[in-house]
Amino acid sequence: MLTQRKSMKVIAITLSFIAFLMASFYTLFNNIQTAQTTWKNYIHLEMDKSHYLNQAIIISGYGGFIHNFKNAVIRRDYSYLEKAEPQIQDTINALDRYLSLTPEHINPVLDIQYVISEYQAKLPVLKQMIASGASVAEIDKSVRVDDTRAIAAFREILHSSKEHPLAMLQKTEQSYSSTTSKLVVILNFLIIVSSIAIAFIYYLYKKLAIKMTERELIIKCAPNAILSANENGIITTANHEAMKLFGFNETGINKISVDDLVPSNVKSKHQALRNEFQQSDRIKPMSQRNAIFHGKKLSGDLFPAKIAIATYSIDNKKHSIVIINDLTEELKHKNEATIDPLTQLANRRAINQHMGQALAQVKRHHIALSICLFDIDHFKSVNDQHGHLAGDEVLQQVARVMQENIREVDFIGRWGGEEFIAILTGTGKQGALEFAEKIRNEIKLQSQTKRFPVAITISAGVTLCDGNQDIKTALNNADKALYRSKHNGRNRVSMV
Ligand SMILES: Nc1nc2c(ncn2[C@@H]2O[C@H](COP(=O)(O)OP(=O)(O)OP(=O)(O)O)[C@@H](O)[C@H]2O)c(=O)[nH]1
Repeated sequence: MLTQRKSMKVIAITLSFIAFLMASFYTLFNNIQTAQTTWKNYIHLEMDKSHYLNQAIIISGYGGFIHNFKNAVIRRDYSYLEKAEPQIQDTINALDRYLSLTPEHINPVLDIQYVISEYQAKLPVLKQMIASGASVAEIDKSVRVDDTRAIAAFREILHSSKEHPLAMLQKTEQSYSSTTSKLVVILNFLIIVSSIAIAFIYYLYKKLAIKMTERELIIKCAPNAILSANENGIITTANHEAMKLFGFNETGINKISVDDLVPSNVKSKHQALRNEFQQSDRIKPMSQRNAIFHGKKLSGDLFPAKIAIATYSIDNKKHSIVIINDLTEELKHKNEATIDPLTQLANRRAINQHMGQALAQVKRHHIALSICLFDIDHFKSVNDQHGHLAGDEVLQQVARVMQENIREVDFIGRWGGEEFIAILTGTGKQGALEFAEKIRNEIKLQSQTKRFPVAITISAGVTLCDGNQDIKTALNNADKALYRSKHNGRNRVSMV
């Protein structure tokens, strides 16, 4: 659980880091796009500026208004002035537009415009002098304009127009190369972090795969039957032992409900309990402690079982794991160790065990406890005259009569041979005598019916135990009482 939480933390940090790198990458990419747009706008601006400047140079220069103005002077020809007049206005307009794009060039532009306006001002004079027939020298003297200022201004503009794009290019190149190196660093980081993340995820995947395989093998090899069921109680997986125990086949398990695996009389109760159990968020295994439940095979056969259940949630859906321990063999061995096979009563080992517990109870709770020892009279002659099988039958019938006449709290067993014992918890002297007498009488009466192969009698010895006695003393006393009955003629009850 701890490793899982740690892994989640590492994955979260790695993903955050990748997200951060991606965000940086995105920001840089945006910067590049902005720089591209800026550069594009700049180029357009420079092209416009260059266009208006060239226009101004062309309209004013060779073939332009100065050329026509000078021709009008030299040739004293009117027609040149008709061309020069609109060209002056066009030059002024081109310079205005250029100035709107490059306000920093106001001084040289104003210088040029000043010179052009001088030409403009001289036009009426030139017209008049040509009309009056003045000589070329006279006209030239009157309309001459000094171009020096305009020429210097043009030079200044052309020079700075070349310098500015160069500086801009340099700046852009620097910004591009710094962005590119940042991008390379981030890209490298991204590759490294992604590689680490992939390696880590692969490591987790491998660990998970090992764990899954381990768990799969544990479930597969477990000596217990293990089932898993979904929120509706439908079985989703079953290990080999479960298949064998319940008689499932590989294909049909996902049609079987766990409610089908309990005895029919508790099916609805089981369903309700299962729903209740699944409502709560219990993820710890829950076992039924000492209680013995019964499971039902697909064949309908019941078997004693110990069951443990655990529930867990995935995507808000409750699933459960059921572990079933088949107790058939265990109980069989337990029975064999404590039950007398002929009479099906408790054997000597179980009697001693019960006796120990009963004496401890007497000591702790100060209650009465009586022991009755029964012995069939002249049993040897039953065997001798009617055979051992008849003797066995007599023993079985005596056991039945005793079983039919005891209370739930009483305990009976076959002490050995033709001797039986009854341990009566909470029964005092009088009660024990009455009980022994009742058994003696019942056996005598019933043995005279067809249920017994031969009529018999029994003798009994009764003793009252106190909490300070050990098993041996208590049994000795019962034996003494029994001896007294035998000694006094059999078919009777005595007390010590
Ligand atoms: N058929 C059969 N006989 C048994 C079994 N266990 C012991 N016996 C016989 O029970 C007889 C007991 O005989 P005894 O101890 O002499 O006692 P008894 O003949 O009953 O005489 P009393 O007890 O003195 O009345 C023996 O013959 C044993 O072989 C048994 O499981 N089956």
